[in-house]
Amino acid sequence: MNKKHESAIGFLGGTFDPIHFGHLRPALEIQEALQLQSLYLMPNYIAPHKATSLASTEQRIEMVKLAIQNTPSLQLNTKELLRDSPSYTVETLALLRTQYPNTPICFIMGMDSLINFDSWYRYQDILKYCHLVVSHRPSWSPQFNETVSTMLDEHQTTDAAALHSSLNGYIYFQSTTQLDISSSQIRKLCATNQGIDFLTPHPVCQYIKEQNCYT
Ligand SMILES: Nc1ncnc2c1ncn2[C@@H]1O[C@H](COP(=O)(O)OP(=O)(O)OP(=O)(O)O)[C@@H](O)[C@H]1O
Ligand SMILES: O=C(O)c1ccc[n+]([C@@H]2O[C@H](COP(=O)([O-])O)[C@@H](O)[C@H]2O)c1
Repeated sequence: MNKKHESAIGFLGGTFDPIHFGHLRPALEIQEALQLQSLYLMPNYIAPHKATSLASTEQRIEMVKLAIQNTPSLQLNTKELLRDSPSYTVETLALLRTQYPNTPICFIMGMDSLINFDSWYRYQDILKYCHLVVSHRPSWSPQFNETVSTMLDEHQTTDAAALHSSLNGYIYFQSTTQLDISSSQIRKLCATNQGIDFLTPHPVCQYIKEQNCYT
């Protein structure tokens, strides 16, 4: 590997309303497979494309903390909470690039996010700041519109080393354990008084119950 930079770091952005094993297991597998020096879970403040979260920002953060409390390789990043405006990823990445001028940045997302990527604010600029690492997600087959297909033609790599040797510009698919879990499923189960055990770590289940986050 022709390495010119520090090893890459990863950010998994999300609303995390609530965080669940479908976020955590792929994040950990990506961190290990790509040997990322750190992997940050980065809750957004105001989700650009979603209705207001049901849990408060404080509750979403607390649930991330509880989920990763015994997993030192996953960390919380609160960068997006400092801006009182929609958490546009391109703006966050510009700030992160200033903070990490010489470190490749991998922005991690599930397949559903990539499929809709051309609806993101200034999506054309995002690869100027980072690589995209995409994990498959059950129920989301990799079928892309013309814009996303063209982006893949121009930027996709199957060489993981490229994510460390360049600061930005590649799209890489990482296979991870497929977990058909979503935050909306958890919210629905809570709303109908059904259990959520084994969908998210036990301390998160307890917290949701204690705080009545979704009932
Ligand atoms: N089960 C999963 N497998 C792989 N990636 C996932 C999974 N769940 C979420 N992700 C990815 O994690 C990121 C954050 O997801 P988010 O916080 O919106 O959770 P969600 O489960 O998709 O929420 P909701 O059901 O409310 O839409 C997105 O890029 C999403 O694609
Ligand atoms: O920048 C955008 O326009 C944009 C649009 C949709 C989603 N995102 C980001 O993508 C991540 C996953 O989003 P979500 O809605 O699936 O939780 C999270 O960090 C969002 O802030 C960003």
